[in-house]
Amino acid sequence: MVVQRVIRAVIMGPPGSGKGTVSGRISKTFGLKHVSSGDILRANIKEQTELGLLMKSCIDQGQLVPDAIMSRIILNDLRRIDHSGWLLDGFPRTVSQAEALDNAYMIDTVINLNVPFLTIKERLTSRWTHIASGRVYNTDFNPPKVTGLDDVTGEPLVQRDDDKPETVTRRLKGYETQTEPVLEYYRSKGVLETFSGTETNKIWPHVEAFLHRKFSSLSQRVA
Ligand SMILES: Nc1nc2c(ncn2[C@@H]2O[C@H](COP(=O)(O)OP(=O)(O)O)[C@@H](O)[C@H]2O)c(=O)[nH]1
Ligand SMILES: Nc1ncnc2c1ncn2[C@@H]1O[C@H](COP(=O)(O)OP(=O)(O)O)[C@@H](O)[C@H]1O
Repeated sequence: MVVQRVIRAVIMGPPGSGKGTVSGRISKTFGLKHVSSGDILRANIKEQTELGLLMKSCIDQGQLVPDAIMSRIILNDLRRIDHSGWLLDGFPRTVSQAEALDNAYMIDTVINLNVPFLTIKERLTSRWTHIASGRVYNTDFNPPKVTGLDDVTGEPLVQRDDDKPETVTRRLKGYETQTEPVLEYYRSKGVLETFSGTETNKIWPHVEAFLHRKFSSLSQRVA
């Protein structure tokens, strides 16, 4: 008997590499629950929770939220949904976060989107976000049906404060120093799968084919 086993995956890549966009496609195609650290933090800011108020200036300046806080939020969230498979987007972003995750769960695969920084800078200045759902649009790539409004709810879209050019530069620098070591961490564990390119629509078929193979091999192993 082939038993569908719970899949635990991580998606990585610099800010603006298309993690949110690809995660949406993965959760639709493979049924994994999309857990986005950025969406969780922005929901806290929108609802003006104590955590949201504390973290807002950190995020607006393009700096990382402290490891201990971030790890606690995400691990609490995962504990609640652990009966279903999940895809983590935006976490872990430091080696310390990766170790905290490793102490709690075994990760099946890490998808790494390798997109040049120049491509990213162009994209982020035209990113529009529906904060409540985390849906993202882009004035060239996937514009909303009605300019400035979310396709599903009709609510207004906003430009994130941290998508300003100078903040994007700071986030990319932070990615190089703090997050690239996490790629090495997962590479040495043999779970890193890198997809390179400048267009999500060209990268996606490779990610999809890889995950189909991964899902069937993991299901067979428990058969
Ligand atoms: N021009 C262009 N924009 C893209 C492409 N893929 C994603 N985007 C847009 O680029 C921005 C960043 O993508 P997002 O999925 O939010 O990246 P994340 O920051 O890694 O989660 C969003 O506005 C997307 O709509 C692409 O292939 N071409
Ligand atoms: N794992 C994390 N550790 C620390 N800070 C985080 C983490 N995830 C998100 N943040 C904070 O939230 C901001 C936005 O994150 P995110 O939405 O994932 O950005 P992007 O999708 O553009 O990479 C980050 O710049 C950082 O300040």
